[in-house]
Amino acid sequence: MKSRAAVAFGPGQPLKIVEIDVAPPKKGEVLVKITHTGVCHTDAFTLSGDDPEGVFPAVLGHEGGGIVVEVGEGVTSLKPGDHVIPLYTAECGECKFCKSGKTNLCQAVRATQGKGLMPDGTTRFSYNGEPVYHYMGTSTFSEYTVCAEISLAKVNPQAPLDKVCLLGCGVTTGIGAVHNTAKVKAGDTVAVFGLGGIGLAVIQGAVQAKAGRIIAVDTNPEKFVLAKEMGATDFINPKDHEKPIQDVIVELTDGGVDFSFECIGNVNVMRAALECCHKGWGESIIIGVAGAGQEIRTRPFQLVTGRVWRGSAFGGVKGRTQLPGMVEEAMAGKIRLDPFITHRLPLDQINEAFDLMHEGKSIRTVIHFGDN
Ligand SMILES: NC(=O)c1ccc[n+]([C@@H]2O[C@H](COP(=O)([O-])OP(=O)(O)OC[C@H]3O[C@@H](n4cnc5c(N)ncnc54)[C@H](O)[C@@H]3O)[C@@H](O)[C@H]2O)c1
Ligand SMILES: [Zn+2]
Ligand SMILES: [Zn+2]
Repeated sequence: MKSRAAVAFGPGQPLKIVEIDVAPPKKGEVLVKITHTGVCHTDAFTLSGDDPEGVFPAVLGHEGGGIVVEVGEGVTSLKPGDHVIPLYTAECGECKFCKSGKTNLCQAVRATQGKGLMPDGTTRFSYNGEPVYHYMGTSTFSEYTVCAEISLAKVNPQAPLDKVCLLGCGVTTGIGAVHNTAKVKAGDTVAVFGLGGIGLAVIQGAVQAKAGRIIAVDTNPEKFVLAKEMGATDFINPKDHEKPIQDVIVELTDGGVDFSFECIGNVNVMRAALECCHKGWGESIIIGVAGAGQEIRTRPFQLVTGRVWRGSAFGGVKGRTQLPGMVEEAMAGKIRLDPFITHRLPLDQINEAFDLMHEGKSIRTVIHFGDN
């Protein structure tokens, strides 16, 4: 079938809106009509060419919501009409990782997903007869996409897809990192580096966890407005200080924070985020994705003296079992999605969403495929 899609033909180039061909779903696969998708920094990262897994041409996008159109052979958990959120972290329930109960990093489709292919090693997308690759197992920048059954979370059909699509990445990643990875407790002091969609979601999670002080750090002071609205208590622009930012925060907090979160993807900030943690117990969670080949560094003494470095992918959330509950929380007002949506644009204008992100003007732009 034909589908309108924003295709990334090569690194560093704007997306091109074209009509691609989408082949029917094969065994264990599902055809989904995407109604809305967010644009995340990770899409921009891959488009830039810095992502070692980036393959072109590809249909990017991983923060979507849609409706099942057709299911392939053997698909039992979904049927046409079901509302779904595509998952870039699948949940098969059967691999070593799923069975461990210790991680959300299901490996069932990981190898092919990283190559831009469906689990059988082929692609369902083509343009003028040439293959177009998938992305993160989701490819939500196409009106019709094909996902593995285990890469789809079935959600309440009453949920507004134009909002809960954000639970497909940013909001879940931030809130999940607070509860599942860090396990922030009431009264804890938290520092959040980077106040984009991810950082704001971390703030929201910290508020839910009843953190005491929530220190918001960004080089763009315009980001403090929403951070404050979300519940941050202190605001620091590193540009206002001569001293390393970790020293500023250690002084401000009588020895350091209980938890810090790096939501930028900058390895120097990752170091600062670790070193602003309290001696003996402070933990720093890396969420930001750094460029290919970059490395983190600190003096080992920082860890010897009790600080902990961790990372978090998709907030440690198991998509098929936990995301439906988070959708319910959003419907009940326990997770706020509206503040994240600063812009709405039709697919034709998706490149503007990237511009707004790079200019620091947006938190999330939600792209729509239909009229609204
Ligand atoms: N681990 C995961 O599962 C996961 C999921 C989604 C996104 N990410 C990553 O999280 C990061 C954030 O994503 P986003 O969509 O919120 O991005 P974003 O671009 O909207 O936000 C980044 C923020 O960091 C600020 N910033 C940049 N440099 C800074 C510095 N040196 N000091 C302080 N602030 C600085 C920017 O002003 C901006 O407000 C990206 O690296 C993205 O790839 C990771
Ligand atoms: Zn993302
Ligand atoms: Zn698995």
